[in-house]
Amino acid sequence: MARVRELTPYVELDRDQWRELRRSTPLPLTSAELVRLRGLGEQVDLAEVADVYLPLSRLINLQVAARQQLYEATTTFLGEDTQGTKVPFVIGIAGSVAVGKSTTARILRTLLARWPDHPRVDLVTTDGFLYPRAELMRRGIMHRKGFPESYDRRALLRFVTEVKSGADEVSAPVYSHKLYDRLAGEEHVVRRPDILIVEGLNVLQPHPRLAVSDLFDFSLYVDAHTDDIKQWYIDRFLTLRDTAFADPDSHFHHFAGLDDEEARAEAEHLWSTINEPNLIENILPTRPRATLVLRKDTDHSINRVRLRKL
Ligand SMILES: Nc1ncnc2c1ncn2[C@@H]1O[C@H](COP(=O)(O)OP(=O)(O)O)[C@@H](O)[C@H]1O
Ligand SMILES: CC(C)(COP(=O)(O)O)[C@@H](O)C(=O)NCCC(=O)O
Repeated sequence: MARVRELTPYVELDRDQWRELRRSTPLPLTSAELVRLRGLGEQVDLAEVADVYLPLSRLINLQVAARQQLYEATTTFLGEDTQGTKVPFVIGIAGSVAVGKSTTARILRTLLARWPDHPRVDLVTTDGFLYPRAELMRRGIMHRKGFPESYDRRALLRFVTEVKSGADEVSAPVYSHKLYDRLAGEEHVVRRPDILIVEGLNVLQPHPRLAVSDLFDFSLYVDAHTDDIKQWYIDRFLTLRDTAFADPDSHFHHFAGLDDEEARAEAEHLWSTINEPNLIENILPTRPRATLVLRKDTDHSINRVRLRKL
């Protein structure tokens, strides 16, 4: 008896199938540039940029043009004269702590900015929208950093709405990992980008009212096995102990003197009490909503891609 094919909005592709979809998109990046974009512990090389990120850059380039036409359909319907007005295309990037979202976001930003039709690409991380430390303390949720309730959701929604509405300048608050707090007096000003990338743990969270994810034109989920991400988190913690934490101004300076065993135990504790529960309870459940899922293997390489076609 013929098997009934299950209906699904997704298409699963392995790296070889996905690589073909690059077509003739040129590689506009050198290895020296890539090294500067790569975060702590990340392994991505130029072959992965060519195989994985160039097809993605091509897909998004096609969708930017299509999305603009869709906006024009609505303005035509409304009888508005918005000839030539471009609406920024907004991309959300979600995934666990330590999965490598920031590296993905920086590579994508660089590649997208090299297309002549959308050279202005800006990138904002949602850590700036975490409530300041004093407010987290007041609410008694310092140990819930990165959970949905630790963010000023409405400020983030307002920020993206203003950017999409074509405001000349919109400011985002800036976070410091060193201080473990929002940087007072600093802001990131976004000036009419063609594309805005919003990267953060919980950007794909739905909400009974409007959520920031409702304003995304494309979304990406960076995925890996939880055990692998845990290992990457611990390895990174050990590297940070010898680098960033060595700075006496670092919030984590007291970890700088830990030996390997103590540091590993501390990282495991942070992982199992904060980052893993957040991944399981809040982040993973948003994965089905992403337009594209990039799946990483234990060695960090991306070998499978899932695209939402419908
Ligand atoms: N305590 C820390 N001190 C300095 N940098 C940090 C610290 N924790 C994380 N980072 C850096 O912040 C960036 C974001 O980290 P994270 O939120 O875990 O997301 P991801 O690893 O998915 O990019 C990474 O480049 C990481 O190296
Ligand atoms: C700052 C973060 C919440 C990530 O913020 P994002 O930009 O993803 O919204 C996270 O990197 C973090 O510091 N979590 C706290 C727990 C820990 O230190 O591992």
